[in-house]
Amino acid sequence: MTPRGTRADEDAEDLDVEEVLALVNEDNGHHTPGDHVPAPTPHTTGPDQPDRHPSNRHTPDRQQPDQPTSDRHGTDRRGADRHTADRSTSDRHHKATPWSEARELAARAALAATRAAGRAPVSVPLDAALGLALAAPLTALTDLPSFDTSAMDGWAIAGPGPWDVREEGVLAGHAEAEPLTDGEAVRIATGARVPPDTTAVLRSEHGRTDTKGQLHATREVQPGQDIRARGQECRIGDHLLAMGTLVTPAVLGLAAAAGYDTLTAVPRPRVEVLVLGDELLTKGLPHDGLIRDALGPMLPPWLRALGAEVTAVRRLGDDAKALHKALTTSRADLVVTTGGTAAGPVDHVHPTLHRIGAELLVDGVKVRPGHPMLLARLKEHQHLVGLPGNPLAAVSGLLTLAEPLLRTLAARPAPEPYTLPLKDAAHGHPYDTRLIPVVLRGDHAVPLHYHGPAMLRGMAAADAVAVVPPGGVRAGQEAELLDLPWALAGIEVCFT
Ligand SMILES: Nc1nc2c(c(=O)[nH]1)N[C@H]1C(S)=C(S)[C@@H](COP(=O)(O)OP(=O)(O)OC[C@H]3O[C@@H](n4cnc5c(N)ncnc54)[C@H](O)[C@@H]3O)O[C@H]1N2
Ligand code: MOO
Repeated sequence: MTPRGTRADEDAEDLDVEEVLALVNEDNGHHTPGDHVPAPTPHTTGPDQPDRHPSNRHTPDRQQPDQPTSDRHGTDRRGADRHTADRSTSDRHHKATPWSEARELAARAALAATRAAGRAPVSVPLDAALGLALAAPLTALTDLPSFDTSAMDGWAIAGPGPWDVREEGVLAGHAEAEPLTDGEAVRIATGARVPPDTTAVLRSEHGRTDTKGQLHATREVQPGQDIRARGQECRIGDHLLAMGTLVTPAVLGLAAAAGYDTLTAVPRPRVEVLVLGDELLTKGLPHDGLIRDALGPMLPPWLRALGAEVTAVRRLGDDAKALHKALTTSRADLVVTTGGTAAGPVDHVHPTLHRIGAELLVDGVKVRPGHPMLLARLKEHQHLVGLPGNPLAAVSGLLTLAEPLLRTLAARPAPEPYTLPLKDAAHGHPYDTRLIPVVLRGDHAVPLHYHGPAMLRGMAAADAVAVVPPGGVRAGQEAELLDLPWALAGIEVCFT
């Protein structure tokens, strides 16, 4: 946690947005997410609010309270990205990794872990396979259809009409019928096996029976019409889907139709969540300096949506010993910690990583919010993502480090990058990438307010996150967007 008064250099933008929030609340809170919030006269200026201070736009030399001098002058001092965990805070600022590079490093770390551990494919019942990647190609175990079948309700007919209609009623379901002879017809239902020697199916709306009971076609019937021939979709052994295909509801349907009970899939990466902080309550109202844990409820479903199996969520308080024990005994593929990433007196993540000899692959990212996030290799095939405690900063860490890492471990395809014009300007940080929640409206993305590092109000209303490069994005200008996992797929699809 952050002891009161120890962080004189806290990101000024946070205070600024909090002030706006206070003003809006006085205004009875009638603002929708896209609304413009009345501007207060802040005593501080933050990098995401320069619209209130137009002269501050694109002023890279302006002093930022949390920017080290080297960053301000754009010096790339990343150097080697592997190092142990005992560096000072200011050193960390210098070594912060650019945002896109951090994402690539996370994906590469997962690839290396996968190669090292040779994650064995698993056999998974269909009802547990949604969201997994196929670890083997899907080949047809049967012809599809597996017999000649009627595509319509009507009559199976043989030869030219008129036809004598068999008395035996309607063919439906799986019953096997006697072969038809020329000039003969039998009532048939959609999906029923057509009798041998059927030449076509005549739809019920295209046939009439005369007074003698003979069937006549009211329009021309082509041979083979409305018969789905055996093997029309595939033959036994045909390659249906490639290895690596994401198991969607449609894939489940196809697999079942093609005769599968289980699928061979890449196992979900196992993730353990360690929530740090003595100040956190798990129920009730905040009181006496204690606050509700927002990350414990948010992270497990989000991680599951990213393809993970969450094996445990443990609340460790600010206890270095407990953290040490948790890290040295965990059997997860990925440990996600929340809080404790900064250099405060009770921030135990770095010292503990140092103590256990973990290798820091990313130690700070040039992104706002969330810049103290980190990625460490605990063992050859085990990683740790340290999410900052501020809730939106934690989301930023999820999108930046956890998403590419889990996606790669789960062998899921990378989402196609896309851009949309922003409806309103989004003000960039002078040197870092900024992630801003947006809603998608028509062919525009509308930036949301309440995106201070400690706030989830904007994110909770968002469909996606806009990637705002240093310097910002003008109204109407395109920005890269990252979809939130539930925005396109829907809650049911992505969280089961
Ligand atoms: N001297 C410095 N102080 C800080 C820096 C810095 O560079 N130098 N960076 C600031 C930034 S940016 C962030 S982000 C935070 C990161 O802090 P930690 O990861 O160490 O997290 P904590 O200090 O434990 O908590 C920060 C904040 O978040 C609240 N929190 C923590 N966990 C939860 C949770 N599960 N649910 C809701 N809220 C949570 C916590 O109470 C604090 O308010 O550090 C800045 N400081
Ligand atoms: O304030 Mo911190 O930018 O990473 O949330």
